[in-house]
Amino acid sequence: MATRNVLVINCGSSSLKFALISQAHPQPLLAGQAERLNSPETVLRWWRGDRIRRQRELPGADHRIALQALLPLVEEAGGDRLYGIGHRVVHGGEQFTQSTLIDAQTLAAIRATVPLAPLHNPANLLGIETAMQLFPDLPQVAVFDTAFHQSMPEHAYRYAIPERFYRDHGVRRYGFHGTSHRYVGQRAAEFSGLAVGDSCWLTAHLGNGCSTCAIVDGQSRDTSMGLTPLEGLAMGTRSGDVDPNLHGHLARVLGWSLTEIEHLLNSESGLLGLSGLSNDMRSLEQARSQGHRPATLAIEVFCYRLAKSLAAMSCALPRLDGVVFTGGIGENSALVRARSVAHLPLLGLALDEAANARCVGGATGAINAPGHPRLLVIPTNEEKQIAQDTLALLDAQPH
Ligand SMILES: Nc1ncnc2c1ncn2[C@@H]1O[C@H](COP(=O)(O)OP(=O)(O)O)[C@@H](O)[C@H]1O
Ligand SMILES: CC(=O)OP(=O)(O)O
Ligand SMILES: [Mg+2]
Repeated sequence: MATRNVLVINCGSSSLKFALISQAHPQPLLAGQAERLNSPETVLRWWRGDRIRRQRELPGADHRIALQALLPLVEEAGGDRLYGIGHRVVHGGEQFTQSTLIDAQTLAAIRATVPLAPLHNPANLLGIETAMQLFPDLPQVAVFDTAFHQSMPEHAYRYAIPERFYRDHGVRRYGFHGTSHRYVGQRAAEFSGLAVGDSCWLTAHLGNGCSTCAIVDGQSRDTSMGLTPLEGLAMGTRSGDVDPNLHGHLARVLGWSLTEIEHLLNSESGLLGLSGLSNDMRSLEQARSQGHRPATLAIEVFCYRLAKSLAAMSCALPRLDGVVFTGGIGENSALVRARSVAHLPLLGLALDEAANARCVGGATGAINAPGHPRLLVIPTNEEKQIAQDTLALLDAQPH
């Protein structure tokens, strides 16, 4: 069978990440991102199999211009064998329990979910519509962050508020980062010589957005994000859980509008808000090493909240086969792993410090002390999972 390549597109509010993935190669043929879209500083960065980074200024480019600028790169890297396009879609509501071929009905359903993910879904839609115009003959597939979590039991996904808000307005916990949790859960089982369908994991996806998940026999049973990607852990710029009365308190005491409060909690809080310095864990670790107290506190809050969330998620497991760290922070920060595991002796967790220090920069490995439950570092690869889903769906279509 001829090699089939899949273009993966992940449109964020201000960025467009992409990868050209071939069945025949372990590494992407092309990968990169356009950052700071719709600003004078827009820049397109990409690399091919040789890993040499290249970049091109694209001042003022929007998603469409960025996608157009990508076309020649994709063609050059193997776009002549393009089989389909896979899109990350953050919110799929209750309608999508798995990845789906995009047609008019799917598009309408994604559009109907915009009120539940105003920061993410409009950008995802823009990416799909632009790709449909630029590649009218190629099938397109939506891979939803929420789909993996549709297996949560009702006691995990319902909020303790009157039923009509769920029934009439879809107010429930959906969960996000499902593609990443699913991928690392499967990899954890493979790495440990266990069957995916008979293994129990706690996974921590720690990137700019952060969430934990309880996975039983390959299915999500609970996760820390909820109606929107604001619930749960402290994140780069998001507060995670706060007292729900904080909204009313800020409105009454400071006279703040909803827009101002949402901006505070989504964009000015988390690591950035606590440290007053940065949303980036690397910068905070450096500041901590120089004795910067707010940066030190931000890291402590991040780790304690992560540990609390993992302990809470353990309620969904019949047993624990291991804890998995992933995402930019999970894959690289030995400090965050050590500080959070230190809060969890009651789960029996203990680190091997040397293994923890070694497992950085994209390495896969076990970092637990001998005789203690597995602690694994597993690099996530949402693009690969999206490409696999796209290929599987397209192969299953009648030809
Ligand atoms: N070597 C490192 N040490 C500590 N944190 C790191 C390191 N490398 C990356 N990170 C952190 O990973 C986070 C970004 O994670 P990533 O998964 O790339 O984010 P995104 O959600 O945007 O894909 C940032 O906080 C960054 O500082
Ligand atoms: C859903 C979500 O939080 O996504 P990201 O981590 O890409 O912001
Ligand atoms: Mg990432």
